[in-house]
Amino acid sequence: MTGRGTLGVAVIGAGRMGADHVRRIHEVTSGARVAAVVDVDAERAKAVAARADGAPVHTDPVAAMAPSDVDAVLIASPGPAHEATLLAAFERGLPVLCEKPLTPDAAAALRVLEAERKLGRRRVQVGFMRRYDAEYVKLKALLNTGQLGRPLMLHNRHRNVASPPGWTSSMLISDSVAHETDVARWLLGHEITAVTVLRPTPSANAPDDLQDPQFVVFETDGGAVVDVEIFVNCGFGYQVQAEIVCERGTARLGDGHALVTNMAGRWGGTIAQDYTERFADAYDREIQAWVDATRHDEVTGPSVWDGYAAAAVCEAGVRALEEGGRVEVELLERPAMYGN
Ligand SMILES: NC(=O)c1ccc[n+]([C@@H]2O[C@H](COP(=O)([O-])OP(=O)(O)OC[C@H]3O[C@@H](n4cnc5c(N)ncnc54)[C@H](O)[C@@H]3O)[C@@H](O)[C@H]2O)c1
Ligand SMILES: O[C@H]1[C@H](O)[C@@H](O)[C@H](O)[C@@H](O)[C@H]1O
Repeated sequence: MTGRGTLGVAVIGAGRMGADHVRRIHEVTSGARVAAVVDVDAERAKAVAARADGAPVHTDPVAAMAPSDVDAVLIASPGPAHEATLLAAFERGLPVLCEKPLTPDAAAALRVLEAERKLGRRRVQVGFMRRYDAEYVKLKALLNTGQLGRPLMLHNRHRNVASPPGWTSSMLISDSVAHETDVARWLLGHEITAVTVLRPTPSANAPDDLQDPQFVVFETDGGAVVDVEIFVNCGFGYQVQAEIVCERGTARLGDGHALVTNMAGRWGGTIAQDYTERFADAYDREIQAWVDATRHDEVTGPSVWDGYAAAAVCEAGVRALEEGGRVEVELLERPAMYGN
C-alpha cells in the first residue's frame, strides 16, 4: 500500500452507486482514499472526482489500474461490464469489491470463478450489502443460535418507487431479486434448486410491457420454500421486508426504520425513497469491512461463488418468467476454496 498507509481505491463507474461509494470512501470510510475515478463518460467522472479532492480521472478501467498508488478496485459499472474489469484486476493482482450482480449470466460468472481459482485465492468481495444491514445481521445471528428451530419458509417483499428507463421484465429478477437469492442462501445456508415465477396482471403504473409485479418462488436443497414479491413501480417508497417461519417461531425485519411521530391527531413515520437511504448504514459497513480486510491482505464477505450461484438462480428465474413453469437451477459443485 502506498500513500499515507491508506488503501488507494480506483472506483470504476461514476453513476448513482459509484458516486455514492466515492463520497463514502472520501468522507466515511477509514483507512482508504479515492485513488482514481473512472467512467466512460469523462465529464461524469470529473464531476464525481471533484467531490473527492480532484482524484485522477480516467475513461478506461485498465489504464486506471496502472498507477502505483492504486491498491484496490471498486467496480460500480453496469453488470455487463463487470467481467472484463474483474479479469483485468486479476491480471494486476488487485483486490476487488464488485457491485452486484457479479455478472448478469452464469456463464460469465463461471469464467470469473475459473480465473479466480487459477489465482489460488479469493480476490473478490461481491456487493450483496444486505449481509451488512443491522437487521439482517441480527436475524442471521438469531438463526445461528438455533432457538427458532429449523427454517421452513422465508417470505420477502422488495419494492422500489419506480423503475429506471429501459428496465425490462427480466431485470426485475436479474438485478432486483438477485438480492433475495443471496439473502435466502445466506440466511438458510441452503442452495436454491428450482424457481417458479407467477405473473399478476401488471400494475397500471408500470411502463408498457413491463411485467411488474412478479411473484417468485424458490425451492431449496434444505427443503425450505422462499417467496419474493418484487414490485419496482409501487410508487410509495423503497421497502425491503422479510419474515422467516421456523419450527418454533418466526422473525420479521424491515417494518420500520424512521422515527415514529405523533402530530395533528395522527401517528406514523416515513418510508425511505431509495436504496441509498434504506441501506446507507449497510453500505458503510460493507465498504469498511472490505477496506479493513484488504488492508490485512484478506478477503471476506460474499464470494465469487455466491455471485455465481445468484447468477445461476437468476438465469433459471428469467427462464421461468419467459417460458412459465418450474425451472431447475444448474449449479456446479462448490470448489473447496469457497468453503462448504
Ligand atoms: N447494492 C445495491 O443496492 C445497488 C444499488 C444500485 C446499483 N447497484 C449496482 O451497481 C452497479 C452500477 O449501478 P448504477 O445504478 O450506479 O448505474 P448507473 O447507470 O447510474 O452508473 C453506471 C456508470 O458506469 C458507467 N460505465 C458504463 N460502462 C462502463 C465501463 N465499461 N467502465 C467504466 N464505467 C462505465 C456509466 O457511464 C455510468 O456512469 C450495477 O452493477 C448495479 O446493479 C447496486
Ligand atoms: O440495482 C438496484 C439495487 O440493487 C437495489 O438494491 C434494488 O432494490 C433495485 O431493485 C435494483 O434495481
